[in-house]
Amino acid sequence: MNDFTLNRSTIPGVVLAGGRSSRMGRDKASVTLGGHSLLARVLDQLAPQVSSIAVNADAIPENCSQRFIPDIIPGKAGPMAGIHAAMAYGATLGDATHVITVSVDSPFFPHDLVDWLAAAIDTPEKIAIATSEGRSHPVFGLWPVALADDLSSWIATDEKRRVRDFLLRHDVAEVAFPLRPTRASLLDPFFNVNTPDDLAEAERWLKVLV
Ligand SMILES: Nc1nc2c(ncn2[C@@H]2O[C@H](COP(=O)(O)OP(=O)(O)OP(=O)(O)O)[C@@H](O)[C@H]2O)c(=O)[nH]1
Ligand SMILES: [Mg+2]
Repeated sequence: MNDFTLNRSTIPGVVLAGGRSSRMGRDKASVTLGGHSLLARVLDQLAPQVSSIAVNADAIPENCSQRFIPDIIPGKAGPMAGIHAAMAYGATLGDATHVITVSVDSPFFPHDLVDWLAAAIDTPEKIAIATSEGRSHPVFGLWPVALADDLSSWIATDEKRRVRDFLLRHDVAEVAFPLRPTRASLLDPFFNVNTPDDLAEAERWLKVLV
């Protein structure tokens, strides 16, 4: 039997806001939805769930007044580079075993994301990842900060750098989240805004949220 309990009061949060935003055509962090930037929305949603908050990208996003942590691995190496920066940041805090990452382009993620993921951690080495409708969303993960060096060597040697391939090497709990009721149909809370069309769809969801 495992006797490890994650200390829920010391979980730092990192918003992954790097990448190329090639499908959007401009930086997704500063794109506005209902008059607020995606970055501001995601920060508001995450702040009450974590002990401290930081924004990560390869370069500082526009109008970012939060603590900024840059990618340590250069060259827009993908989401795993952001997750690596988050782990390394968490490790510097001294009191955190795990760090939560969320994606800047998913403005409707659950208010109880961290509680649910934290409940699935029963060893210090375990990773917890969100899923919905049978699909995993590994950028929404609770990661052991002690894996920073392992992840850094994996990024240096793995050509494709797929999050899923990294997860195969570790002990992972997948946590299924329900769809969110709205005044229209059910919304996948991990709906992500990659394109201008997705942004228009997000505006429609915003109007029917309850
Ligand atoms: N720190 C960091 N985050 C990244 C990097 N690449 C992607 N991300 C983040 O990973 C998450 C998922 O990114 P995607 O939507 O798949 O890709 P994207 O690069 O933002 O956009 P596209 O160019 O349209 O694919 C988002 O939160 C991005 O901000 C990177 O090189 N560094
Ligand atoms: Mg995306």
